[in-house]
Amino acid sequence: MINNTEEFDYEQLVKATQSFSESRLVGKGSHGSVYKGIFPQQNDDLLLLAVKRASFNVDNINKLQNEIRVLSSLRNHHHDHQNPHVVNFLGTSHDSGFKENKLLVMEFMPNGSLHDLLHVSSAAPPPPWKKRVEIAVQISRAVKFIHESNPSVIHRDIKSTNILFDSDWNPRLADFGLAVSQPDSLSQIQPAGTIGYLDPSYTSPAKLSTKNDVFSFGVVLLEIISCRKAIDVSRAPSSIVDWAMPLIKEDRIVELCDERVALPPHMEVAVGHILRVAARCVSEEEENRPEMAEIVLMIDKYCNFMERVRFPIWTTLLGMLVKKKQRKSVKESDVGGEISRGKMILREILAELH
Ligand SMILES: Nc1ncnc2c1ncn2[C@@H]1O[C@H](COP(=O)(O)OP(=O)(O)OP(=O)(O)O)[C@@H](O)[C@H]1O
Repeated sequence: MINNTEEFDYEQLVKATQSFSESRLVGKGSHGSVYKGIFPQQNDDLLLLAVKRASFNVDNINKLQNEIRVLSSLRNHHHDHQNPHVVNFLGTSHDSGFKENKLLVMEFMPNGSLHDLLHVSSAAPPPPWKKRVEIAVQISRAVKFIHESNPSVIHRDIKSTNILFDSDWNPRLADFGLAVSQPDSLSQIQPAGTIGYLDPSYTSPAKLSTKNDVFSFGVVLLEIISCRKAIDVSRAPSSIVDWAMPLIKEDRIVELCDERVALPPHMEVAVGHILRVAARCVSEEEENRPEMAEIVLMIDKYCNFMERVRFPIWTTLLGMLVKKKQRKSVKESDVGGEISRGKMILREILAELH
């Protein structure tokens, strides 16, 4: 065991992936390939692994080492009672002395990526609005978690292909190949990321900050709600940000929503709110973008509030009105009191949000 993670025997991983066979290849990334590994455990259960191997060149091997270092530092800050919505790091291959034999072992995510869910029609039916809000909340928590870890981690490649679903269909932030943790010699790290998600103001090493991730997260929020790709050359404007910003400013919320799934009227306020948060995240000026902690508060609190208030207050009201009819003895002021309590909570929360 190293840093609470397991060291896997290299030969066992070779066996688990059938010698990195094509049939076990899950996908190829810019610096390596991921294979599905089937690993027998002592209790006869089978553990499904995702085993990442660098493509053979020094640069790619260094990127994999970096990913291992970052994931292992995050794992040390991960409290068991919380799900940080970061891909579960399980360990590495035992150090054989050959750098190129270094493997990254993660929990296997069997349900594909957010990109597949949104854009590949054969993958699954388009997600309902409640699920989209949940994904937004959970990923915002993941990004806050990495930013607030010690050392703080900046992901630099937040995008829908790097958000994977676990066996319970919970989203997890993955692919820390470009991630930077704060004690790194920041001045030497050249800007990197993916076009469409990349913060336009991140133009030099000195501009590296958590706000770069906030921008990319804002693009993902727009993508979740609209189901438009970050860049779609078949449309004008091709950039999701350029398309969405004027519509959000004019409050044309319904036009921004994925039309394949009808937006229930009770979700309109929550979705409009998420879109306004997204607009702040993709502001051109970095200082206008909120920090992730604020974003989590804004999305989480508001969306929880919608869940809590929509039912309790109105069901209470309904219940009271029914009782009133039955007993004809409920005083008007009781119902009025309940309504004004509901209005007061709503006012308090809205005041905090604006
Ligand atoms: N833990 C995992 N479980 C299942 N599949 C995974 C896991 N991690 C990565 N993958 C899949 O493996 C493939 C390669 O992933 P990787 O993170 O190396 O690169 P990428 O995100 O596709 O590309 P890039 O590195 O260019 O951003 C992708 O299809 C990804 O969805």
